[in-house]
Amino acid sequence: MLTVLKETLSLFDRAEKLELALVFVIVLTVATLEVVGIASILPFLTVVSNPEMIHEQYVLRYLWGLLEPSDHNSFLFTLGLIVFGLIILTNLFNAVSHWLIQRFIWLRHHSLSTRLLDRYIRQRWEFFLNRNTSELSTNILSEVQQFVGQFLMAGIQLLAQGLAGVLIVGLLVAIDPTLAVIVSAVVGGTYMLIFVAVRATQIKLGHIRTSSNTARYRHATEAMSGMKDLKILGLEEAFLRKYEGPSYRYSMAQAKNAVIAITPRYFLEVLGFGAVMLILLYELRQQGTASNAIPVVGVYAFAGFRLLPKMQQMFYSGSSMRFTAETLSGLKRDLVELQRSEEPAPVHVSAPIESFGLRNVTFNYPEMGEPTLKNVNIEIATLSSVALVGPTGSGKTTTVDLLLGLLEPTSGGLVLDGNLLSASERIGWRSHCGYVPQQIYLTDDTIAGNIAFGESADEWSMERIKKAAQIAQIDEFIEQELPEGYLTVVGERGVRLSGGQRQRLGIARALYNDPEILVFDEATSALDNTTERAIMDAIEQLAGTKTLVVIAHRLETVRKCDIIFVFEKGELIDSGCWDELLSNCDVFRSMVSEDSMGKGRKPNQTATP
Ligand SMILES: Nc1ncnc2c1ncn2[C@@H]1O[C@H](COP(=O)(O)OP(=O)(O)OP(=O)(O)O)[C@@H](O)[C@H]1O
Repeated sequence: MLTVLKETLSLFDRAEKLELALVFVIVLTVATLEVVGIASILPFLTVVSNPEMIHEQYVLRYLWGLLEPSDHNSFLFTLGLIVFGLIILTNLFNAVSHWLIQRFIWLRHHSLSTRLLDRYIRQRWEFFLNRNTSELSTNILSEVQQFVGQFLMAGIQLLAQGLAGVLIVGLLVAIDPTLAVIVSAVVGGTYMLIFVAVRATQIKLGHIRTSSNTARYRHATEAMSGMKDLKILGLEEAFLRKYEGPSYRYSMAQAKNAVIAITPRYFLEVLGFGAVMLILLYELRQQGTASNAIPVVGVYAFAGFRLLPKMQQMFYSGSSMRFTAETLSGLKRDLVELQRSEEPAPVHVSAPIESFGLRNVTFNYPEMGEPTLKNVNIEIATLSSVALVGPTGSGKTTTVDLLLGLLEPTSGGLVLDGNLLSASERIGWRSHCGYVPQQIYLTDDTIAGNIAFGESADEWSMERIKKAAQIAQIDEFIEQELPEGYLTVVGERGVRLSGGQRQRLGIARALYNDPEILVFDEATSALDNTTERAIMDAIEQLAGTKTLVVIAHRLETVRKCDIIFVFEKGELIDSGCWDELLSNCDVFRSMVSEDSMGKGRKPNQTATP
């Protein structure tokens, strides 16, 4: 229990811990008020059933002296008003505490999910190579909700009900210790027995809930993002079946847990009724007359009326916490432990004056035995255009990711004008780089918003957007063919763009921040030859104004590059201009001859350039 509390507190910052303390104080006040409310019934019922007791009992005698009533009835009326007032106050505090608890819970939903997203996006690039991205989304959107809505809420309820329960039992002990001990032992014992009996089942159900929740999110995401392949291959049924399994297990786990959590209520209602009967008989025997027995039985009945739902709620809360306990460990792992693997804060570095590149770089992907890159040395002169070529899997993309400062070399490093960059400088270096991937990711936003990626309408510069579009040679299309020009919505719900148009938009996006270095990672490989040529023309226009780094499968597209680096099996085996390599490098020569025989060629498609 203490570990759970410690782990939960580790997720909160100082202000949140203070807020939780305030919630605790309010909960304690409500519990105390509730017990005072219950206790106040005793003198009231005593006066109703046996007015003589006013002058015999100390509390009643004191109250009589304090209130100085004219007769018994007005004393009874005043007592009634006090009890009534206490009940109103208790309920008022209950409402306030409800608001404070709900506010605390849902603001934690906000802060924890935001912090989790923050934690994820600050991880090193290697982190994203190993984790399933739909699992990360599930954690942010669903697991945090389960944690606050079920685990945390249940924890606070358990505390609130537990405190009130302990105080009520304390009151009953003060009235009649033997009876209180018997009743608490029977009722509490029943709950404890059931709680222990269902432990293993609930832990198992909780595990099923977590794993099936992640799986159903993953299958839904995969179906939506691979819709084209799914349709063409006719995989509707197969995907549906994949989703159905975890979805069914998730729902059944929820249903079974809900039933387990509510089951003791049925026992306890029967038990509660039996207990009141027993108390009545016991008190009748003890007190002799019904009028003497009524006050105690009344308090017990009222206390039971308050206590039994609390016991049930405590059981329910305990069950919920157990069922969703895995969300706590998952969140702690990602929120607290991932802090250590965050990227360092960027440190600004100036753009290279002469050159940048890799020095003696060896790189191992995590958990891969063999290094992917072995002792690579690359120097790229500023404003030159270079290409990385080589068979598939030879290490071109890995090299580019190292050049972009995304991956951290296992040994060796990124060099800028001859100086080795530190980890923080490597992050700062990225601001000089623009990147155009093979698949351009379009957000559900306007053309302008997609070019000024990440900036909102009041931040972006239309002048820079238009300039970037012009260099990428897509300005005419945007202005003349799109219904609302730069403000036309593209992406999921917007205008569809051809492959070539998407790539140009990607180039415009990369150009928007006016980086000194532009990297094209197979940016034209998915296009037909005509479109590819047109895009390559646009890229070549940039030669001499930007440093260009191009990965291309079709060698013809990089013929004009100043230097071509040839990779094979993770090693840089040669470099030089097209003609030099053609006469000196066997591997390059055979690649060129394969290329010209059409192996790397694709049929002409009808995409718009
Ligand atoms: N995330 C990863 N985890 C482990 N190994 C990886 C990962 N990404 C790439 N590799 C391995 O590293 C090697 C080089 O891959 P890389 O993508 O750099 O090659 P490439 O030359 O760009 O290939 P292609 O032309 O097919 O894109 C390959 O053997 C690949 O299997």
